Amino acid sequence: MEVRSRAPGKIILAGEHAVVHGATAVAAAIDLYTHVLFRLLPPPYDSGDGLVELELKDVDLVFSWPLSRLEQAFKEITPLPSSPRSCSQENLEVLQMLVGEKNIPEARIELSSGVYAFLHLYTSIHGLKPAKVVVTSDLPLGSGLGSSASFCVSISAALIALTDATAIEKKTGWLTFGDTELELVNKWAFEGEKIIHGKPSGIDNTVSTFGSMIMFRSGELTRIKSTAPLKMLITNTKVGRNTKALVAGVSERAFRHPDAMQSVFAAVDFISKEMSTVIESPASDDISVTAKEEKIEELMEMNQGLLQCMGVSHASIEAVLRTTLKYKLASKLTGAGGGGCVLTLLPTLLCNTVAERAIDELEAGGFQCLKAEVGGKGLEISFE
Ligand SMILES: Nc1ncnc2c1ncn2[C@@H]1O[C@H](COP(=O)(O)OP(=O)(O)OP(=O)(O)O)[C@@H](O)[C@H]1O
Ligand SMILES: C[C@@](O)(CCO)CC(=O)[O-]
Ligand SMILES: [Mg+2]
Repeated sequence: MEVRSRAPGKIILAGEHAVVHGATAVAAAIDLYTHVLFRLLPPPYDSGDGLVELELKDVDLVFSWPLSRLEQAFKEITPLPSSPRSCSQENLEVLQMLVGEKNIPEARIELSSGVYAFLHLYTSIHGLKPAKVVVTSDLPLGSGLGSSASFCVSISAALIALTDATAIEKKTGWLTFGDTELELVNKWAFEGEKIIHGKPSGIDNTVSTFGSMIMFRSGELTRIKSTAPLKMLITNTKVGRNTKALVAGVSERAFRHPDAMQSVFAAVDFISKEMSTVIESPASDDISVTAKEEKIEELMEMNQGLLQCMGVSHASIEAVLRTTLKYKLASKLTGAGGGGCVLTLLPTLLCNTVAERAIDELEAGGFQCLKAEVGGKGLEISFE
């Protein structure tokens, strides 16, 4: 039995970090995906041991665990695909031991948390069955484009697709789950994100699961629809960072300065709400489209200023902002910051040569520019 899944990455147009503290944020899926191939293998014929194998193609690593090792390490494994559950502290310690035995080089140790998330999802959904899972991604890892969420969503979806918890008709081509299955996948993916991020808001896994553009607050999503296409340039500073550490840093700052930081989060809440109103406002001609884009640009700049207040900007992000500003383009970091990716709005009437000159200058500075379609598809699966 075999299934494939793909789940998109995302950009956050407004509200990252503040959303962890209850503010509204606006996010959209992008057309860069994490792909998973999941094959359930038949149980071994003899009394020999089967394996669970995980191949992470992007980082050129393959892990495998004999089922007997997993059975011995966990006190109890009761697969319950329909009941998403958190990883207990006790099981997290077991995961740390199992992954620790694989001797991941120190320089790549941040990959461990993704492997913990995989093992938690696998054993909770399928228990002890031999299987092979292969993961590849179009997304740069750990760069603010939601690689961890699309990893968790695509893995959860592939695992769920081969259980009785779904009643999907196995037609040809890429298929979408029904709402009940999407909700279930989203909940499992959130449990995976908790292992990778510590304290996620759930926005990244939600937009990766459901796609499109969403306004998100305290676990609730509202779909929004742009009345004019939004063209965004994504610049990867290539400065590595870790979302868990950045989220924890903002919480520590909020603990030290509760009143000031609550005001910052409240200001972001207004920015995100206004951003979604502007995105949905009618724009039928060049004048109204330009007015709308100017408002979005101003809101992006205001949000960037508040992200600086939260302490999550970075010299590399500031360098991208200075370059794009030379071309009168507005930018903000996207995702957790601290390096990673920067978003720049490319206005509809911007002449191509200006955009090209800005991209050339960014790339000459060692940054990597990506163009992505915004607000597209969410999770899909295929049985072919
Ligand atoms: N394709 C993949 N292969 C292996 N591990 C992955 C993959 N995608 C994500 N991960 C895991 O997710 C981690 C990166 O997650 P992190 O939350 O720090 O960054 P991000 O999700 O790309 O950015 P953001 O959370 O700001 O959107 C990696 O270190 C790894 O553990
Ligand atoms: C930084 C953050 O707000 C977004 C990361 O893409 C964290 C989260 O919401 O889980
Ligand atoms: Mg992440």
